[in-house]
Amino acid sequence: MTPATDKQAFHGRLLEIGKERYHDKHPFHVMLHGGHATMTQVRAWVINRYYYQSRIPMKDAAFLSRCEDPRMRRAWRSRIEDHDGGVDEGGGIRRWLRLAEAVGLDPAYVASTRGVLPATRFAVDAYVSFVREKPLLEAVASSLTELFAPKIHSERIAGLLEHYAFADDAALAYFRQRLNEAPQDVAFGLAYILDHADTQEKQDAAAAALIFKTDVLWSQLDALYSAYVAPGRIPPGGWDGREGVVGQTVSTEAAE
Ligand SMILES: O=C(O)c1cc(C(=O)O)c2c(n1)C(=O)C(=O)c1cc(C(=O)O)[nH]c1-2
Repeated sequence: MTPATDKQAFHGRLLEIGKERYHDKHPFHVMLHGGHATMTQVRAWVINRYYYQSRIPMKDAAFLSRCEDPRMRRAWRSRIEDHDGGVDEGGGIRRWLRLAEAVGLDPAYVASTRGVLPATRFAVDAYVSFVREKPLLEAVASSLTELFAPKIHSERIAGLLEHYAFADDAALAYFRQRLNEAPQDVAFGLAYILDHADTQEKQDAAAAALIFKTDVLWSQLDALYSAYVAPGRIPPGGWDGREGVVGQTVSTEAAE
């Protein structure tokens, strides 16, 4: 086997992991993108997903703190800027809070992370620890779920626009912006992995890291489904469906 075909086969193996395990197939996403989630379920998703958003730049800062190669740090640091933005404006976190407002939530409540499900915290914190502790190759590989993110972001924009009154360009700005940002991040990460995973052992470790990350994403949706869809058992500390809801400005309440 030539090195080139080996790389190609490995690339195929990574894509196959996404096909089988990415969270676009999770029943919660199917409900959300198909307009079948109630506003309470949409809000629960916004509240919990905020926790993921809030930890992404911390995860990337942990990554940078371990990087000895300045070229790699230069390529990676834009991820933090993408999410945190400037001092006064911009950034994914603030765009996510605009979505929170649009669905009728107090952004200060969402940013407090009160009401985030325990399992969401465990899954997201496990991702941050993974990136902080594992070999760099595995840390990079764990970000490669972003190979599959542009498709889910496009589906989400189309689905939410079609089915929910709150959805407009301002509310969905987060996802549109990710469509610009993610491809360059993932191009770098993928090239790095294809170059550096040059033994079977390293390829196996990178594939396992990608599987771990799909588990991180899937688990968050399992937690949401269990708490807010079926059986609808909200664990202690989980959002009660009322706190942080501001007014009744969202006309899609009819969905409930
Ligand atoms: O909406 C999604 O389904 C989704 C998934 C993922 C992902 O695959 O990890 C990310 C994002 N969005 C995202 O917006 C984002 O900024 C992001 C950063 C990362 C990462 O691992 O560094 N994943 C993701």
